[in-house]
Amino acid sequence: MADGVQVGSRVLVQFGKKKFYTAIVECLHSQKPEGYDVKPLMAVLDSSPVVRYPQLKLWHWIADYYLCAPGEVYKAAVPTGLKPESETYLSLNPDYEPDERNPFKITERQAIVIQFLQEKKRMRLSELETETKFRNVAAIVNTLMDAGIVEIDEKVVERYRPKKTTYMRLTFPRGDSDRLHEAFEQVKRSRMQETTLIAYLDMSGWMSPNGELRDVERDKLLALSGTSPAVLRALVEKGIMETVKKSINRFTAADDTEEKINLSPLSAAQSAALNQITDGFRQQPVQLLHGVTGSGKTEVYTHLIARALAQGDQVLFLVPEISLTTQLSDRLRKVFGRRLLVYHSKFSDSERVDIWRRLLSGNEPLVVLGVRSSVFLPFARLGLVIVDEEHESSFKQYDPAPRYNARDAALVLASMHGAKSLLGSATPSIETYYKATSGKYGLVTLSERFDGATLPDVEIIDMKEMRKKKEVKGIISSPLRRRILDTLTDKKQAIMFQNRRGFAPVVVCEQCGWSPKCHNCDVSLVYHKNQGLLRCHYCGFTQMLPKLCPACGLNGVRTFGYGTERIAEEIQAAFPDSRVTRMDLDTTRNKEAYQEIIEEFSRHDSDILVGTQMVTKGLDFGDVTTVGVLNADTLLNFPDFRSNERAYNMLEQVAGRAGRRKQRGSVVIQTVNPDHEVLQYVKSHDYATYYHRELEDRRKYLYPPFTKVINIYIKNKDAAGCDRAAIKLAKSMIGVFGSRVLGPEKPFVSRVATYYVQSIMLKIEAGASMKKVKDLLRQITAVLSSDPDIRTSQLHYDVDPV
Ligand SMILES: Nc1ncnc2c1ncn2[C@@H]1O[C@H](COP(=O)(O)OP(=O)(O)OP(=O)(O)O)[C@@H](O)[C@H]1O
Ligand SMILES: [Zn+2]
Repeated sequence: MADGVQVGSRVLVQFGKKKFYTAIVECLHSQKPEGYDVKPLMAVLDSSPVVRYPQLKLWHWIADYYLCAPGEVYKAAVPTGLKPESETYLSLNPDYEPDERNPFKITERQAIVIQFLQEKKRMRLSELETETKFRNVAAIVNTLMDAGIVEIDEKVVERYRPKKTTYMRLTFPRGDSDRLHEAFEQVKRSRMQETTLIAYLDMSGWMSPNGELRDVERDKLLALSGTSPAVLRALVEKGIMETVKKSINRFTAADDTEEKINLSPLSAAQSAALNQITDGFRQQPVQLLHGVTGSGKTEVYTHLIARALAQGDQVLFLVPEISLTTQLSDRLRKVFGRRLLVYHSKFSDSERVDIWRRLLSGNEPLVVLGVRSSVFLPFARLGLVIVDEEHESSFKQYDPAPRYNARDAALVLASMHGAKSLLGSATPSIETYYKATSGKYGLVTLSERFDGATLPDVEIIDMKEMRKKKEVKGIISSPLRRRILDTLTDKKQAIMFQNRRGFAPVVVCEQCGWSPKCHNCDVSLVYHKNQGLLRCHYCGFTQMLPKLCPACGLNGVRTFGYGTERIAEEIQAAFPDSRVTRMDLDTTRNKEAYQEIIEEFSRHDSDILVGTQMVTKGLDFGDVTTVGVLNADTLLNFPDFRSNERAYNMLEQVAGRAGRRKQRGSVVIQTVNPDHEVLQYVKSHDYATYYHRELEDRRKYLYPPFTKVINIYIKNKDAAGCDRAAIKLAKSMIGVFGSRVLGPEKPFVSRVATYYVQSIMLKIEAGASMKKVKDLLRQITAVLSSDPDIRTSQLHYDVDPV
């Protein structure tokens, strides 16, 4: 195989008796590895690489920086469709029809595999191996996958089928002028057939022998030659033409539509910002655009993207949430048409493979709009990276490894390509703003909203006062109720934010105090009324809401507290004539659901949108004049150094959804802590004061940006083993790092999915060599690895936790 093996191509390797995995060739060398047996390759799956060199470099950076295995990065980076494994389910592509004229010739072994799949519909690769007894069944399957005959079966994801289009072509090669002559003889008596033949010759490029010969789409041929399908059939019957079905990539489908770049003109402030950014790029490859909510950052990005594309560059546009890709892709598609690709996890695997292959196949200028996993795509000439809402914690992957921050990985990727990066936010993260004000990044500010809109008025409601005065019904205070009423009377829209999904987060028996807990986690179950279920938000465990208390047997089980489901219900009851929509994890299980909710609300087919943090981010609805925060307190009291930052970001962002056009918006925040400093900053939209206060606290208590934090988690099914392992590890760490080590301690949720958890925090002064720190950490765990408590525990690192 030596000739066929290339860096970046996939190979198949067998582990154990029945398991095979796809791997990527990283380098070619002739040093025999020491310490383990070398396995032979079973097959080389690609004749050209599926991974570009800079991707491998990025994977290594991520593995190294976030302290995980390169294989974990590979797993996250490459779509499943490119990684056949023994556990993968396969099925026949239902569009596949055996066809003699199919250029793909089927071997006997391939036919056997196809037959099995025809019978069984759906099989694991390992089952196929057992049944067929072919040693190289994976390689055979791979050739069938390449030919589009077999595909990975995903019951869980909605299906995407590549579109099939019918093309026409002549049955003989271009050089054969005798045959062409004969063909004209054959059609002499039918004008329509003759016209069609001539139209074909023209459209296919047949007449310019040095140019490319193209198959012609059947529909286009029909349209342009003005003939009927019967005429085409006659040509096929005479053996002059033949049809070919090609599954065309969804994106090349629109290939013929002309380019349309229509940019909105920028306001004076926006143009100044744009110039400052492009000038800034000359000194400093990373720029921060700090623009208040509704200042039109997206328009500035759009202009920058257009410039990059015009230079022939590719662009990565990262956003934190799928809900944002929905709205932005509409806006960007109008400008960039087919140059826009969208990439996220709610796409099926074949759609993701499509995009991957499109990027792999060339280096045309494109803009990829996506969530964090799009940093892994095979960009060829990346010229610009934009990270919108750069402060968002959802850029950080929490579980499983790689626990990477896509914002930071994107910056590294950009620098590997020599590309420029723009971070944008109305509420920049403390770390980013610190870098921007200390010269590491350029800083550009947009301090006004577009088109004279003003920042909304914020009213803070003291719920204790309100309750005393009996001004609260359910969870809605009178001032909030009045605001919503005014909004509805004005025919405007409102957004209600509650950072909790489900119906009621607290379930208790009034008779005996019993409260349902998750069997696998140390958390209470949340009541979801729609399904009548109690649900764990950590591991997904569910049980029915018991009618009688399982502890005392009495009829005392009651539900308390408010999740989005209950709030939507209460709002609907309070405003019976309004149309209420809910957007949270429960109502957006698939891609269509997001789109439907956002489009419905955009069209003003709904008046009030109730949702979790999903509704706080970057969405732009022109008719929203009112935003209500039903309970700010869960945000304000979080036992964590980022508590204030998170609360400020969320509140300022959700407030920013109000009044984005002519009419001034208003925001009502309900709380029992009306004097909380964060609420004061939000009220005055005062980022600067918030930032300086927060930065001083971070300096005083040694938190980022003045230190680098690594959290180490120890997990074990046995509580005592977990404690012992944590203590041993902490001791060894203290021996090396001294007082930089905090803990071990039980995290907020100390048992998750049947594992007990302990955590240790390591804080390293900014500027110290993190490489050395990580080497020391690896050494410590290597020394401890023979200890039984450590060995039975899982350790994982969370570098730069958010
Ligand atoms: N130059 C422009 N021409 C036309 N419309 C504009 C222009 N700039 C901004 N807008 C409009 O103003 C609204 C707000 O702009 P945009 O959504 O880009 O704000 P943003 O800065 O991204 O806000 P946020 O941080 O809240 O997401 C949008 O509807 C946008 O289309
Ligand atoms: Zn659980």
